[in-house]
Amino acid sequence: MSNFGNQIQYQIYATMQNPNPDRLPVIYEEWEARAREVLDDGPFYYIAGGAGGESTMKTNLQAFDRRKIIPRMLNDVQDRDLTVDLFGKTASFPFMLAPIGVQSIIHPDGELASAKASAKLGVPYITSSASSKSMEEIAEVMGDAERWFQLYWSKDPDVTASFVQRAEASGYSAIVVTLDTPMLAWREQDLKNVYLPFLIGEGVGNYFSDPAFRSKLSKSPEENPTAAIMHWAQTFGNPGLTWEDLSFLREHTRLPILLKGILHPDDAKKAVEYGMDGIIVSNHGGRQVDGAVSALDALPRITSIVGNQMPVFMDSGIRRGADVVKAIALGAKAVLVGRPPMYGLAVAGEKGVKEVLQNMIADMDMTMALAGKRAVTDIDESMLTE
Ligand SMILES: Cc1cc2nc3c(=O)[nH]c(=O)nc-3n(C[C@H](O)[C@H](O)[C@H](O)COP(=O)(O)O)c2cc1C
Ligand SMILES: O=C(O)C(=O)c1ccccc1
Repeated sequence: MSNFGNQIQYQIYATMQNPNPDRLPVIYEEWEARAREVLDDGPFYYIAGGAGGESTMKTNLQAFDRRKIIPRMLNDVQDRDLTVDLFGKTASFPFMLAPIGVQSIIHPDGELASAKASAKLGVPYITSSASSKSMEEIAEVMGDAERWFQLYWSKDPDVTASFVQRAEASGYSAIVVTLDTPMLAWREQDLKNVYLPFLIGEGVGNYFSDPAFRSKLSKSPEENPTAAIMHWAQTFGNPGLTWEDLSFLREHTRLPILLKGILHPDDAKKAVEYGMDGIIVSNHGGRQVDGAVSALDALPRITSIVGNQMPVFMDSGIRRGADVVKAIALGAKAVLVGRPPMYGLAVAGEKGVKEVLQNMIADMDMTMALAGKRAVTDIDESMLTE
């Protein structure tokens, strides 16, 4: 039981007598604006941009805005409980860091900074297949803090199997298979800027360190990086995958498997039928199918079909505490946050990620309390207008 929000708020106001001229932002839009100042066009728009005309990216935010909370009074919200159960373990908050690749383009410390910040706060971290550091290096800085591994299912089954085994060996406790990115979408900003980080050897840390990947090259990535990158580009995505292929993963890991990028209720039903352990309702932050439904609008239909057969998580458009409350009210067990901590990373490295997350949790805790709920597990659809 805690008062996380009040404590953070108090700490901030307590600096009133002693203002810090280098204070970090509090407002999401200000973090984004500060990130814009420190990053070049290529990296900034790689993070901030979406697919096509960015209609889905905008819809993600509008869907949150459309739904309104109806606060309840006199419910004793003094001591609150933000914990949630994640596959039998208790997480302190209903938050996770969304898998984000190529963080070296955001800050020189890359994933090591964001993973450390998450570990210190007790927010589970999801390491991307496309991270700039290897999954083992990231695991090492996290100690025994909770971490999951996000799999981009390679065209080369040996690499896929090797990734999953390495994740298991280095202490990751779930596999998140991202299904919405068998290829990168038409991203107008990146095409305009002629910017693709992989082609300059960023975001390939897991591949270049992988024995199965290396065994397919005639020269090592150190001797011939260009050939290694070409091989990566040819094998990274796997548009030929079908539901039947999921059994391959099951044979190679005992960890829970979650499918990320589910938007249709029938696909959620299939995830249950094919024995998956969870799903993440997501449109990849509006970065894949421009014109796709917002993740929040897709969520209630999915949670009503899935019921309690598996946990349903969501991401795409979480910017503030109220967004988290709304997603949980529509049936999400917890949410993943993508861009907000990455702007924190750009502005202030590990400290920035920690600040963004901590403020978002505080905001969420206080919104929950002020709306009349004492525990995350008490949040339900009756809190919302539609
Ligand atoms: C720069 C960037 C890189 C990303 N890389 C990955 C990735 O490697 N794997 C993945 O599953 N999702 C990736 N995503 C998608 C996020 O996991 C998440 O779905 C999305 O950012 C959520 O939307 P939000 O940014 O609005 O919170 C990436 C997103 C961004 C912004
Ligand atoms: O940019 C992305 O959204 C993404 O998912 C990705 C895909 C491949 C490598 C790195 C990130």
